[in-house]
Amino acid sequence: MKQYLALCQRIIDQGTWIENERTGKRCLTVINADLEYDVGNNQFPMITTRKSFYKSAIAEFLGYMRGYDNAADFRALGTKTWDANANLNEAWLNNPHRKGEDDMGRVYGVQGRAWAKPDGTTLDQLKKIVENLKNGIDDRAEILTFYNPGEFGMGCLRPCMHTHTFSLLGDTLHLTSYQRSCDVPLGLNFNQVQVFAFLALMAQITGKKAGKAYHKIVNAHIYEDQLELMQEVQLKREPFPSPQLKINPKITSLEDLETWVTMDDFEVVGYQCHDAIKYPFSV
Ligand SMILES: Nc1nc(=O)c2c([nH]1)NC[C@@H]1CN(c3ccc(C(=O)N[C@@H](CCC(=O)O)C(=O)O)cc3)CN21
Ligand SMILES: O=c1ccn([C@H]2C[C@H](O)[C@@H](COP(=O)(O)O)O2)c(=O)[nH]1
Repeated sequence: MKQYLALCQRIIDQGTWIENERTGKRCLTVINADLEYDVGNNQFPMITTRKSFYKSAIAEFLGYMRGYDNAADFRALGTKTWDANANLNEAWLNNPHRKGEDDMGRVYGVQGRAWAKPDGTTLDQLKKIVENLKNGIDDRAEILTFYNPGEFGMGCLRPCMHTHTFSLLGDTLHLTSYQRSCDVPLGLNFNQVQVFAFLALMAQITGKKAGKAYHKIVNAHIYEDQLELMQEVQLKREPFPSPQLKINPKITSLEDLETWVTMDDFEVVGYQCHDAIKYPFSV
């Protein structure tokens, strides 16, 4: 939690104002942030200086692991995070590849589970990683990437947290996640939870011990209309100790994650937090 607040403070102290054409807003921006989460000791990085909503974050990531491409499927899992990007983004609404209401196009999970190969077949990146790790194999390229520049024009948004690399040291599994762009007040709350939960879930379904998750961010920003709330409200609060994430131990395979898992299989224990803060969301 301290590393999150330190990053917010660094953006305020050292950030540069950058115009963002897509949203029409200015962002106070720094380049390069390294965050680290202790998944092995279950130090769940849920933000405590405001009320956070971990279930939407996990639902969103589970949707990626399932290869979803439709905001309605995400809603059914328990998150509305894709509604705006699927249905309100002007450029996407006019894109001939959009298949209708709620379609997100070839983003995130589609690339992760069904990367289009030149021969017309698809490649399941996640399945290969799970199979290798289960068999104790780390080929030094256990990489899941959602970043497919050739298909950016076929999706509503380029992926932000775009690449996840797993590493096995003995029977301990580590994760390094890369993010190109980060809305620190809103998106990072979710992304921290997602990186942590992804490693915890992958360790559980491959029978490994969870180790550390390393979260590497390039462009970390606060939108101009979020700054006052961050500076005058959130940063004036004292953090509480980290809670713990409990995952149903009956989840033991990728198939379990694809078929019956719901948000009821996740629980947070010991979460103490300050009041909610409603940060503006930019589309
Ligand atoms: N500008 C922007 N920031 C983002 O963080 C972001 C995007 N766009 N577009 C794609 C996804 C969608 N994500 C989102 C979308 C909404 C919330 C949000 O509204 N969070 C609220 C309430 C969450 C809830 O009620 O479940 C929050 O207070 O955290 C967070 C992340 C992260 N991403
Ligand atoms: O997981 C996510 C997804 C999105 N974001 C934020 C980062 C930016 O503020 C916008 C995306 O805009 P781009 O112009 O494509 O960079 O969404 C996030 O923080 N986390």
